Amino acid sequence: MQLEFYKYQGTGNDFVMIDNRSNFFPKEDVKLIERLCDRRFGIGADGLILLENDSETDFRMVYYNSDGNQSSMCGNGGRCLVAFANQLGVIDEKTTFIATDGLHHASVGEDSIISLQMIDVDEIQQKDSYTFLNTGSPHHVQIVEDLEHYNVKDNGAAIRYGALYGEKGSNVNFVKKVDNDTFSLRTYERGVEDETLACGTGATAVAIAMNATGQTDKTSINLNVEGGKLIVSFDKNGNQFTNVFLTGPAKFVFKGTIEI
Ligand SMILES: N[C@@H](CCC[C@H](N)C(=O)O)C(=O)O
Repeated sequence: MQLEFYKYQGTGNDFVMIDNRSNFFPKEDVKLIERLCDRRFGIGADGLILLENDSETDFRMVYYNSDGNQSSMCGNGGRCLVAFANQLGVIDEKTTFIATDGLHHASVGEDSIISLQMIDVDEIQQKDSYTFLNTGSPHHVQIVEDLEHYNVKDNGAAIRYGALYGEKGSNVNFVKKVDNDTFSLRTYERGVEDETLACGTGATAVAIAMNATGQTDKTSINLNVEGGKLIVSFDKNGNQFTNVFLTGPAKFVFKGTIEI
């Protein structure tokens, strides 16, 4: 069977997109999804996303990591799916869709800039050397020396598989403060089991964590990721973060068919 796919990337976090409104895709086939995401034996991507019909919103997002398993929210994937829905003519400039962590509002701007509302955050664990919070996916956030030369893969894996997070694990973000408005980060992603060029829920977690721990008093924060630049903005009331928006480019790369 020939499978039609679209490839998108958001600041270098890349995804295979499939229009599954007719419900044809074998959703439980972990090996197939892993092969489609494989950079040598398949299309190559950090994850795969199905766009499905939903009776109450514009569409449903179903997200899989490149290991073939369905997972929690993907911020960059959500932004890319909004661009895909716009390309398919499913939505115009504004949308509301459903994902695993609930409803998301989003808008399509000029030059493929997509702004996506993320979940509210009110539980933040602050420890001496790190912060942990859930922005739709779980994130460990840690400031490190010499981020440019930091071994993200080995240190990220040690934390992801270590005693702190048990079997479920966590995504792991290493951070450097550039100035009061800007932070750089590199992320080890659970389910990819490697560093990716960007992580949207990770960038969101870093922005909120940096504000919550007093590294900045800003509520609109620039994030330098390996694949480009993102902006995270929010309203803050005590330890409650609402109206959280993740904004950045989401670009169509190519479409094709693959034998499955
Ligand atoms: N790349 C994503 C995060 C995807 C989910 C993550 N790998 C997990 O399983 O927790 C993003 O942009 O947020």
